[in-house]
Amino acid sequence: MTTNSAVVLADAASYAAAVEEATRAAAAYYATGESTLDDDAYDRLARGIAAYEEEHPQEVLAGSPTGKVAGGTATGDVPHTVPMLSLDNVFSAEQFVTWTASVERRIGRPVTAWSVEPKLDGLAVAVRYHEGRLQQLITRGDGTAGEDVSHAIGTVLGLPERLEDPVTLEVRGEILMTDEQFDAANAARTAHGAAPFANPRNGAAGTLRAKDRPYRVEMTFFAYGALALPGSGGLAETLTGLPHSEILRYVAGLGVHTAADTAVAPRTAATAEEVRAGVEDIAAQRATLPFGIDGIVIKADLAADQRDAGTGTRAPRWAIAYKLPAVEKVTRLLGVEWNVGRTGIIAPRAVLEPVEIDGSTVSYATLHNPADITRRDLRLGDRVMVYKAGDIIPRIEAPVAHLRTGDEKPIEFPESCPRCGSAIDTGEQRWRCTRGRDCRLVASVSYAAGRDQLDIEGLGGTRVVQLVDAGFVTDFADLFTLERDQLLGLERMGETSTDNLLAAIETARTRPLSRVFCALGVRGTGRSMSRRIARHFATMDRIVAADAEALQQVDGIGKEKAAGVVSELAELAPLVAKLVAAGVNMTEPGATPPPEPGAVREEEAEAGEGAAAGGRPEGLPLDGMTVVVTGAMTGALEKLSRNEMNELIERAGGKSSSSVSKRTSLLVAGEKAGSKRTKAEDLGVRIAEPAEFAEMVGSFLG
Ligand SMILES: NC(=O)c1ccc[n+]([C@@H]2O[C@H](COP(=O)([O-])OP(=O)(O)OC[C@H]3O[C@@H](n4cnc5c(N)ncnc54)[C@H](O)[C@@H]3O)[C@@H](O)[C@H]2O)c1
Ligand SMILES: [Zn+2]
Repeated sequence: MTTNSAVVLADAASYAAAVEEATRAAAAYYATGESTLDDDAYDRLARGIAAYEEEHPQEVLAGSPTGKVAGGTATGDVPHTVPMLSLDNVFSAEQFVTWTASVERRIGRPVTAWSVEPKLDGLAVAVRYHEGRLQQLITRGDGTAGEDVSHAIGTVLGLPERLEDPVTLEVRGEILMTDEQFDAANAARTAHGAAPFANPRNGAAGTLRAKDRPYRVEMTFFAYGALALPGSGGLAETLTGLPHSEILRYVAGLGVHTAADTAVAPRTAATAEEVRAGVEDIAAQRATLPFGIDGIVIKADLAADQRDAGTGTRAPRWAIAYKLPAVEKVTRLLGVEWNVGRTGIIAPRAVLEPVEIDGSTVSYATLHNPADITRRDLRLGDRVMVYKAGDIIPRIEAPVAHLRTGDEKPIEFPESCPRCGSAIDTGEQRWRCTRGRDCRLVASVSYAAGRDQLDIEGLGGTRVVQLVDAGFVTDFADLFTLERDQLLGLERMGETSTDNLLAAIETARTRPLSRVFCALGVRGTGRSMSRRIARHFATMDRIVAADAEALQQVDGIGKEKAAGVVSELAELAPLVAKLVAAGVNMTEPGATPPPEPGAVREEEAEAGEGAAAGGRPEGLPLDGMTVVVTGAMTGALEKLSRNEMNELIERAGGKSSSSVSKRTSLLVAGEKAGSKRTKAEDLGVRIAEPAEFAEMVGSFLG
């Protein structure tokens, strides 16, 4: 678990630097929530500091955060009647077992009952009620004295101004922002030109201290304790004697909010087994809770057990925080992709600098809709707080605005549908391609007709839109059964253009299998992969019949991709059948199919030892060669696109590649060849001019 690793400090200088950095971060964290470190980074630093101090006890600096509430950085001038402490941590079931054993050793008997409750991820506050009236709100501060933040009264849900009973007591608990309150807070802030909060905890920290803001931001209080104050009278004795669980019930009865009404309500457990079940249940709920938790707090429930366990300077000995792995990390927003869904919804997706969160690498995050980007004032290059828990889709909480450098760039929104090029309906929060469900159809037909696929001249984007809108085409196989009259009926389609288009479609019927296969648009099978597949299997029948294992015989297809291709092809079976029925070519010229498993094919038996492994006939001019093309082609090759050059190379038995390396056998270098030529020269790779190459592959050119 990453949460458990520490920064390794090699010497006194790096120790001192670490203390300084941690102190600076903690001061910012507790004051405004604007630390430069995420919690995971801070915790690793703090653990590194503690480890160094353990090894070098005589070098401990006075300013060290170790063993201090709030790392020693928070202050206050309102004394606490009873110290307001932090909690010690465990990170695993084993550490927890060790901890319980130490508590039970200390008290000399088994703990009677445990309370298992969520560790709410906000800020601790003490709330003083006098004769039932809410009087004062105080932060934890350094544990002995906190800051008066009573100005926040009225903005915190869960803290009634008046209790059900006119009692005098101090309620302790956590102030946080729910996800909903966090979103509302950031909307209010950005609307007022203020930078958004990076995450709900920072939002709560910043808001609790802020005065005189032109907007109101709401937070929520959860009580997890109560104690007597001077003037509590008989209540004092009751509160010191009640089990923790009863105290929670009591304050809830007074009208103060607790976690009792949430999916992670506090529970009591009598056995280690029950504690574990409670921990697991709360951890499992984490991803779907409407507020943040960063662990589970386990407390000895009975007052007598607590008293006997005692209290340390930083934390009580009768309670522990079972920390869950960090689910938030700071990383960089590199870009925004715009994807079009099945119904034409155009959804932005954040491309992130990959970051490890909760055991997985996160490279993308959801952004919902364009308004969401604007509302949260996200910019390219921003450092962002990314949240990922359980199976949920990672999301960006907000930019970490105080880490901006000024080099961040605005995010550009698309002006037309990124898939089919049609107009975008921006009337709703979620943008939509005006073609709706037909968007995919327009895009897939345009793709199939494209130069590197079926190469149907005269069938550009607007023509495809016309055909789709007229209902003549529901997939690209329908192109092959278009009638002359249908085309003539379309706007701006004269006799000549109609006949030209029909002729182009006729030609498309005879394209090699590699082109037809590519036109299907199977994910991960672009031009060169399609050529490899077509050459390997030679016929569409064989491709369609291939299982994942057979597909993996093709260069560049791994297990995962093979499975994807198989399942997509299964879905495409009706389209393939339609193409076959329309008389579209389904074979790859010059390719011979692989041998059936177990069978020795005749030609191979005849050819004997020398037969190429893939069943490829011998004696092709580029056999075994890897060829790269660069620069402008001339002479016989002038008209060929790069894709057509690559097809030519593969027809002639070679392998096409786009980059020059030691493995390159030949570079075809045309005019204006640049860095590839230089590299080939450096590596001593053979170089051929277009004319020379045309001669080498002469018979395959036609
Ligand atoms: N990012 C930074 O720069 C930075 C700096 C300093 C501290 N931190 C983070 O703060 C944490 C340490 O801070 P800490 O000492 O304030 O507290 P803590 O979060 O480790 O645990 C103690 C606190 O838990 C809270 N709590 C929540 N639910 C509770 C419950 N049911 N019962 C009792 N207490 C409950 C209380 O506020 C209590 O004070 C670390 O995890 C660290 O990552 C981050
Ligand atoms: Zn579209």
